[in-house]
Amino acid sequence: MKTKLRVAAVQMNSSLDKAKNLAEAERLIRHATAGGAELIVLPELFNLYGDLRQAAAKAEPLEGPTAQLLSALARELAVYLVGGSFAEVAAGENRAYNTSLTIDPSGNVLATYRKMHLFNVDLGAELRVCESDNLLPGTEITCLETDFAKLGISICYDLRFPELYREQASQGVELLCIPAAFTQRTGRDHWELLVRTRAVENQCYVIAANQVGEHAPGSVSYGRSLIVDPWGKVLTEASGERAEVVLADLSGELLTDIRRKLPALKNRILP
Ligand SMILES: NC(=O)CC(=O)C(=O)O
Repeated sequence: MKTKLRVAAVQMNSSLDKAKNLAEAERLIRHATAGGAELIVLPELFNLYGDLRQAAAKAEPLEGPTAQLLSALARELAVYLVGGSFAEVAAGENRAYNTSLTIDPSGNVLATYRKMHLFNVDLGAELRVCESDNLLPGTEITCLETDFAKLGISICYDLRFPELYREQASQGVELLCIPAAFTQRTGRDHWELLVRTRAVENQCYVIAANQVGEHAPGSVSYGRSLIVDPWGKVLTEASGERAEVVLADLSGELLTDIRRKLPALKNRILP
């Protein structure tokens, strides 16, 4: 991993208005680069959030307007973008993939990840979600090399499945990028706990960019986007109130030092 790297988590309050969400994403990406970010992570379904039926109905192809905007911004600003996610058209299906593109500073797509674990939960009147009604699961684990670190991409509910991250760590990942729309109801008890746990158990940096606030009636996200170091220390945390950008400086030396002094990844016995 590169010695020093400034990264950003973009927290958004996306709505059902796609044009407005794209304009807001652009504003926040420009703000992050003005702060010196070299890698920027957006939240899950940043271009339209609050009603999965509408998101699926307005799904885009891989080279659609959302991807084109991300690519143009990455090129113009010369940054790496983990472009949150958007609903991607799936041929012959009325459901969509929940897809994250990672784009390099030349505007090229380096990786495409489709959310593997779909959030199907019933917590009674407080929270009922069945993503499978409108979304299709992906099947591929995604790790990629960049100039500065090896990245692992995942999305939101994936956070609850440690085997995914253990596989990414086994493939040499150093920085976990996690776009999310973690709910208010579950987030207050589980968000920080899960993000920090994934960092500690895999000795990785984590950038977890969340949605925040009310998106549509009954759809509320927890916010508190986090950047965590491989010791599990929170380097920066956003509020639970508003759209904002948080920045942190990552150190390749710290990651190497932690892995050398406490070689838990090497000390594994079970497969
Ligand atoms: N929204 C999600 O995909 C996941 C979530 O909110 C949770 O796991 O809790």
